[in-house]
Amino acid sequence: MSDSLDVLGILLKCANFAAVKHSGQRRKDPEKTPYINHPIGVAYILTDEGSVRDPAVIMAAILHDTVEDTDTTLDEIKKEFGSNVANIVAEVTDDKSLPYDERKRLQIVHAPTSSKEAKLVKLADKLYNLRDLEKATPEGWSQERVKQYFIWASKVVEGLRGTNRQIENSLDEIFSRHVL
Ligand SMILES: Nc1nc2c(ncn2[C@@H]2O[C@H](COP(=O)(O)OP(=O)(O)O)[C@@H](OP(=O)(O)OP(=O)(O)O)[C@H]2O)c(=O)[nH]1
Repeated sequence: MSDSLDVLGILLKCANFAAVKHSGQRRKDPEKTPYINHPIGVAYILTDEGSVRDPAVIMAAILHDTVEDTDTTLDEIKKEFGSNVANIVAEVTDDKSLPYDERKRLQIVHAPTSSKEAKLVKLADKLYNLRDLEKATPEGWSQERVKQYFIWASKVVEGLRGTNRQIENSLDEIFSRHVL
């Protein structure tokens, strides 16, 4: 009982931390959905569709964009949530100081050698974003950019395979509609 309460407590600490850090940020959809919907949704894909039960993976999913997109540092994540979670977050964090094309290229290169935990977060992140892309075109994106995102995401996912059959099957369904 106390173990499960500890897990609940730490997951809510993560959710609260991410909500505070992402407050004011919005997704790029026409409704300008609050950004926090994304990390919570990624974590929910992992538990609900992927049957993932490793608390460190769920915590990293909730926190996965805090370092990339807010003032959060990896040291802060380590201090608040431990080095295991911080290491997963580090693996899924793009270096925003690099040019766009290089960041996107590195995701393809790094995918196959990522840890299983990071691969899980990446798979769920891609599934969430691709589902969003099927629902609406992000503000300012051309149809060509949308098309290129599907193709690029399929290349990243190639390097993440053999990690979670359910999530990979859902991704493949999407790719079958958009990637030849
Ligand atoms: N599809 C979609 N994406 C949105 C939306 N709002 C925000 N995003 C975010 O935009 C990013 C994709 O846009 P890009 O222009 O390719 O990436 P960038 O943020 O790295 O510049 C994703 O970030 P990311 O977490 O870095 O993912 P990834 O592109 O690295 O996989 C995604 O989470 C939306 O309404 N729909």
